[in-house]
Amino acid sequence: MDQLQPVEIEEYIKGELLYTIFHNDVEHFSIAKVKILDTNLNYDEKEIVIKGYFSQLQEGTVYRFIGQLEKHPKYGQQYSVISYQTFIPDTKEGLIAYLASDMFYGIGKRTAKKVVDHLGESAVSSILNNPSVLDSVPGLKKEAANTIVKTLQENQGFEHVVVYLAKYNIGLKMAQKVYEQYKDETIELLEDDPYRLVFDVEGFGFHTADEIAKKNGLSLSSPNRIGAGCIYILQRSVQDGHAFLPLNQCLDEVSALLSNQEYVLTEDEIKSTIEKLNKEKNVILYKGKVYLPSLYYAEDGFASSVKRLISSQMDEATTLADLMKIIGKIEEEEILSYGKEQFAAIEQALKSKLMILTGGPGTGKTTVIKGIIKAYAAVHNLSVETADYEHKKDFPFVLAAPTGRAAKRLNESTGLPALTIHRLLGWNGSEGFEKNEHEPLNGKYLIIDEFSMVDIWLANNLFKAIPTDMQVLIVGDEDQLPSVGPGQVLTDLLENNHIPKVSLHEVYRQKEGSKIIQLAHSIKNDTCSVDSLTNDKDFSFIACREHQVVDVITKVFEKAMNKGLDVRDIQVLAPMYKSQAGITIINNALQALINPKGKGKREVRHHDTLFRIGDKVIQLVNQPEDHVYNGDIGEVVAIFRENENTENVEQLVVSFDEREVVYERKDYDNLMLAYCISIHKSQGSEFPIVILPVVSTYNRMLRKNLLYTAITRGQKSLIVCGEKQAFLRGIQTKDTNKRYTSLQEQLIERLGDVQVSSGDTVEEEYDISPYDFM
Ligand SMILES: Nc1ncnc2c1ncn2[C@@H]1O[C@H](COP(=O)(O)OP(=O)(O)OP(=O)(O)O)[C@@H](O)[C@H]1O
Repeated sequence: MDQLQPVEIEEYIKGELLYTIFHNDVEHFSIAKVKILDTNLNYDEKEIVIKGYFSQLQEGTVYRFIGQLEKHPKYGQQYSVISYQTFIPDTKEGLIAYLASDMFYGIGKRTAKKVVDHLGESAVSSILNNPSVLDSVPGLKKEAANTIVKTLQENQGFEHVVVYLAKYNIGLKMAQKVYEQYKDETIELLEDDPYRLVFDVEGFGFHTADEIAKKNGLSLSSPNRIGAGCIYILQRSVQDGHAFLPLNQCLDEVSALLSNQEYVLTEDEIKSTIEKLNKEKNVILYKGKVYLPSLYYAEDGFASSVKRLISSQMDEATTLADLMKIIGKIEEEEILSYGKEQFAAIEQALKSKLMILTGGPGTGKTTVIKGIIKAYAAVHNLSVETADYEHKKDFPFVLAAPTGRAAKRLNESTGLPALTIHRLLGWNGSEGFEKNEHEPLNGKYLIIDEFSMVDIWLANNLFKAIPTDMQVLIVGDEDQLPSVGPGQVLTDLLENNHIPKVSLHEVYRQKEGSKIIQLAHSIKNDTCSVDSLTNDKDFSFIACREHQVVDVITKVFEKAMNKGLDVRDIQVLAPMYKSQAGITIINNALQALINPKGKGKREVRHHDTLFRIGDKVIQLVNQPEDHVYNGDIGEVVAIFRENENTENVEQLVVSFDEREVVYERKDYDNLMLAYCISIHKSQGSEFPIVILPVVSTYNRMLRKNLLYTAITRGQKSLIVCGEKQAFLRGIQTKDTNKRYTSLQEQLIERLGDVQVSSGDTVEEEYDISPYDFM
């Protein structure tokens, strides 16, 4: 017997808008109180709070809202609106009252009656279909007719778009974006060429455009469809870190996306569309590679900046003898003796416009950075005390890193001011960067740490803003995970022979007996075996299965709490969110243990997450206006109810170090519990104690660079829990997902004939010690 399909009945509320509780002009997000006139919901109250993205809501107007009931833990039922329409009265009296309402400026009852008497109960749809019907209304002034048409179009235009897109499961927020772009032409455009939205509206997906096109009977072979398919395939490749796709791969992927059993797209059709897109500058086709323009120009711009920097003239070089003396003096002050590689790094940095310093943990990168700063200051007769500079901008050393925590670490280890790269460049969100080639950075010596995290877009913007007379030191570890964004800038730079680089290999921290460092280097050098996993004072491996991971981690925390340790010093890192040993489950278990529900302890629920005062949380996106960036970790310090602040909205306050940031409900998506965070999010940060679960369920994710990144986050102690075999398999698995980038070629093209002004790349052995000159 055939099963009966459930019939979906659309739930609605017809109601009069009483008053707006909150409205955000930028996002068009509103919360309002509505008097219910009619509904098919199982809801007995006479009024309800609605929320959603609206262009404009008029008090006193009746709307028909479609959405769903949500239960707010404190405020009870609220209606989250997916789509809405002004309710146009269907009686003559109602219609007259509607047209005579405040919404229609200057239209009184008499004029409204004239219109309704002449055009009948369907007056509104008649006017919207053909505004000239108003010309036939006896005695209606032109000005009044214009007001009626304009008001109806303004209100109904957006609502039509909302209703139209809701059929394709597109919510109010995207509908707003689409409407802002095309206004009254939106529906026409959606019906004639929905693929244009893939180009014009950020975040509008190809599949939605395809669905709209199919419903409207548009041809599967239209060039617009093929073009949008190409853009979609390139956008998808960027998410995998590629800067371009080889033409053949692009053809294959577009064909697989667009062809089906009835319709097969030929290679020539796709190729000629790509050529057309290239002519229109919607993609760049260059030497058999297909790029999104922003990536082509980022690689091109970055390579040009590198050439500009390294081919510019250096100041008169200091003699080796003078440098030896200077470094010798620094060694005395620092009470250490630089190793050969370290010495070479300081010397090379001083005589290079651009140099790369690489090395694993504990090889002395920070020690060398401090040495370079002191030596540069001595050679140029400068002070390294910020207090000696009246204007902050005159301070000669500029230090930056890709994340807030990495910048903080750089500041703590050098004692000098350090910023995030975004902050250094004055990023204002949609307006872009304040600093650029026309408004360059101030300072003489720039140091960028954790460069492996910098993607090609940011690298281009950063290098554009570097003035030609500035010297630059790039610091990084190429074995860490690559940048989240596209490109592999550090790896590509290291491949180029014209760019001076020094790699530190000797491990100094190991001498202090650190097992974490030993383990890191054995992974880096592919010598790690089961013997490397024996317990030591700063390392332990707790064997357990996937279903025991949460239990083991909670036990470790319990023990730490009993010992009086600060649990904020312990960070759990895991590779994935789902699974019995995933981030979500670990977070919930640790929240229940460390920060349980308590009498009077406020909490708010957001989807499946409960945020409670005292919770450790992580910021998931850059929010430059509040100086809080992706990966910053903070603590929920307050939760305010609607009636407790002047904005009349619920607020959650998070403290990030000394800075407090206020979040409203629409921003809660930017936060997540952070007792356990992903290894990707931990890049650039270090924590006193790291707990790392590794089980075979993570297999898909377990790679050498991922595990290397995770274990090098631990400063004092590392606890790995799980399966040794899964760990060993993981560190033997190299990341074979090759990123397509053409930066190396771009650099060779430009630097092939460049005379690097500093001299050669350092590769020779240094047998001289500073003491030879003292
Ligand atoms: N030449 C040296 N002589 C003695 N000790 C050194 C020397 N170089 C570095 N060290 C010591 O080794 C330890 C690690 O050095 P440093 O912090 O500079 O390394 P790093 O590469 O920046 O490490 P990480 O990447 O883990 O932060 C420090 O305690 C430092 O004082």
